[in-house]
Amino acid sequence: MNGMKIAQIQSHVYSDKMKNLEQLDRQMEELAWRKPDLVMLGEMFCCPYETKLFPVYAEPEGGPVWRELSRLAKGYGVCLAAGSVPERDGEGRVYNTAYVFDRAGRQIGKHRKVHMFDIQVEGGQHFKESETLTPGDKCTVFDTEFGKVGLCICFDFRFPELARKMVLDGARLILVPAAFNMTTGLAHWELMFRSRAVDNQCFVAGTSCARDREAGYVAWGHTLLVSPWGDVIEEMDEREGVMVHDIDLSYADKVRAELPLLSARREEVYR
Ligand SMILES: NC(=O)CCC(=O)C(=O)O
Repeated sequence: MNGMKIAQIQSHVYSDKMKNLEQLDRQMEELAWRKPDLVMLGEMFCCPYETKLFPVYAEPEGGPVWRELSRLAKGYGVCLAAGSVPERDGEGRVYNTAYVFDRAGRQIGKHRKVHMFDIQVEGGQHFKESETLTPGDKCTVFDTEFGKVGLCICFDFRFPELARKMVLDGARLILVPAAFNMTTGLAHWELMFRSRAVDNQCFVAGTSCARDREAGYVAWGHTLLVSPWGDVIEEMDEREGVMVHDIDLSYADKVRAELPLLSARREEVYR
């Protein structure tokens, strides 16, 4: 199936983990009449984005948050790309992990953020995910009823090699739960999404949490959806909200046929 209706929810993050899930249940109920096929959330949508809190909020795969997300996907009969959450493994390591569930509530995708967001911009944003998080080591593309979909988390999308690999592995849509900030948001957010979309001739969906000026980390917001031609289909502002769009993934095939960038690559020259 090439056609799909994608809903992106830009929500407020409460410090009460369960309150975020209750909010999500309400949002999905309100969305139900629009019949989305896929609902997507932002990075760390149920944990304030602070390094010291990741281990506190972390749960294993299959834990209470995971079970509730699976239940919501099944209950509303949608594919749920559930932003990202802190995940604890059996050895006590914590990851920034994105889970995706199908309409039956089965996990069909999982990505552990590969590139740690460790930056220090003079007079601007400082952050060090690696203080408490362990990086994943895989490029993620998974099968869905809409074909192959790529998945990575925020800072991962700054690395063109990762997006290129997802596309060479068959992705026509890349999902990016994210949370840019007030230093890099205006400068790079839209530019990055449009660049990845144009280079890879695929749809890209970047979903952020809403801006909260009281939070330790102030998110840029601006959830957006970009076409394989590089057009911004829609971009939100910084406030809470939802956007819903019908997209046809075969448009990526059309753009790739008309402007054959992927097939015209000269790997032997780049090596
Ligand atoms: N949560 C993140 O990975 C933030 C990435 C970011 O803001 C950037 O500029 O890159």
